Amino acid sequence: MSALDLPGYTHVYSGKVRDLYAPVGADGEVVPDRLLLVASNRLSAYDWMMSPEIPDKGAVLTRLSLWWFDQLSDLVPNHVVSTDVPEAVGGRAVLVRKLEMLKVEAIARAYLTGGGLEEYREKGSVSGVVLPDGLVDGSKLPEPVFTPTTKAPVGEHDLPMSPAEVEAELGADVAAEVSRLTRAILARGNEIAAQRGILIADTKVEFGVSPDGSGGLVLADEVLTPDSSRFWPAELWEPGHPQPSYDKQFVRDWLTSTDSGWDRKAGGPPPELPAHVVEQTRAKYVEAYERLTGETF
Ligand SMILES: Nc1ncnc(-c2cnn(Cc3cccc(F)c3)c2)c1Cl
Repeated sequence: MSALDLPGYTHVYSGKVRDLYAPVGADGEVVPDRLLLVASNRLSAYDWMMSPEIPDKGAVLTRLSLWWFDQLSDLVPNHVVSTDVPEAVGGRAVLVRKLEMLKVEAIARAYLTGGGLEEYREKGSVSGVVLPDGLVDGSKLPEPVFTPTTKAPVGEHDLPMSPAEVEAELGADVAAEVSRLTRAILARGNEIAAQRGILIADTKVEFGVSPDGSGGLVLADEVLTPDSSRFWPAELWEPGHPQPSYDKQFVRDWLTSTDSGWDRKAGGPPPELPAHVVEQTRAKYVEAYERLTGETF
């Protein structure tokens, strides 16, 4: 995947599905306090990059994230500066304030699944929080639990952080505030989403602080999107087994069906997605956006 050549910007970094650029001033110098976050149409599933891309995925998730930033503006300030971005990435990029990012992946869980369920099955707790007995895959937790991890280097896995490790990294006061805000963001997200037929099982947010040390925590990165969170269709929720993904289930079902001819355990890359799977997946992203925001994409 090659980065775009964006006039007035220089490519900084590419993640699996997003790219980061820095604006360049008229003098050719990088503008120090701004970044351009670009959401691609790339889709990752089963830790593989799918092909082809999903049309409009980047634009839908960008608009959804911007909507959530606005919904959450009473809880926490955010890094958004402008959506006045180069035409080549119009609608799927945001100009943001460049922050000093905290070295903690701020994850909160409202429903138990994935790595949190594994830890619960081993210890009866998750991230140091003792949970009730008898919870199963998909159980709703009494209240959202903060389950932070490290920000592992590219290609390595993020590792769970104990409360003590988070305090060592952030200090006790900032650690407590990150935990409080992350849980409040997920709780607010589910208050809104549940009314619209979507359950947000868990989410990862990122906080930063101003480089000059002024002000407090700023919500950065993306927020409450199907890429940073597990979205489940509420009407299919049934604890006791893995829940269907709101947005990725068509891809998963096709890849694990005989139609794809793919053997995930063999270790090779998945085949190209057929057009109908691409179209159905695009439709789910648009549906999630329109249900949550009440706006037409
Ligand atoms: N406001 C900010 N200030 C400083 N750094 C960041 C920052 C760095 N990395 N990321 C994650 C990421 C976002 C998009 C595309 C990627 F490739 C990676 C976010 C932000 Cl959002």
